Amino acid sequence: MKEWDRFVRSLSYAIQGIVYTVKTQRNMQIHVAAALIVLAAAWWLQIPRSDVLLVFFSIALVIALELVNTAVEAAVDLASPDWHSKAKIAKDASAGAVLIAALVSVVIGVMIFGPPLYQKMSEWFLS
Ligand SMILES: Nc1ncnc2c1ncn2[C@@H]1O[C@H](COP(=O)(O)OP(=O)(O)OP(=O)(O)O)[C@@H](O)[C@H]1O
Repeated sequence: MKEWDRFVRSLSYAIQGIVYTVKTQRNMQIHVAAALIVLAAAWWLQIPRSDVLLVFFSIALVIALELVNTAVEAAVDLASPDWHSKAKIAKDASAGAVLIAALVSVVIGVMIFGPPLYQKMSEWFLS
């Protein structure tokens, strides 16, 4: 039972971290909004299951890295409230990780959604 309590407690801490990040980080709010729009589009365009998996993975990667970025920012602010070149490297590299994941997700999104979206648009304009 103790093990179970410990598991539930750590799950609750993890959820607190996610809730904090969604509430306070504008970029996270943008990622979550984009993820909801993309998932709705996947349903609307009837994207194949294997492609939806790739979309899920991209969303998870960006959101997970945004959480890590928030953790790095908080830890750096705690350790180095004053300007320091190492603090800058830590924050910039962490933000860079999110940027790379977001850019790759956009490329994946264009490759997956581009053709069916183009087809839908063509149907609309030709009908
Ligand atoms: N203590 C510091 N020492 C050196 N450079 C810093 C420090 N704090 C912030 N910076 C620089 O300022 C940039 C922005 O930092 P900031 O903490 O405002 O992050 P942010 O990306 O604006 O996130 P948020 O607005 O969510 O806090 C960092 O990427 C870094 O280049």
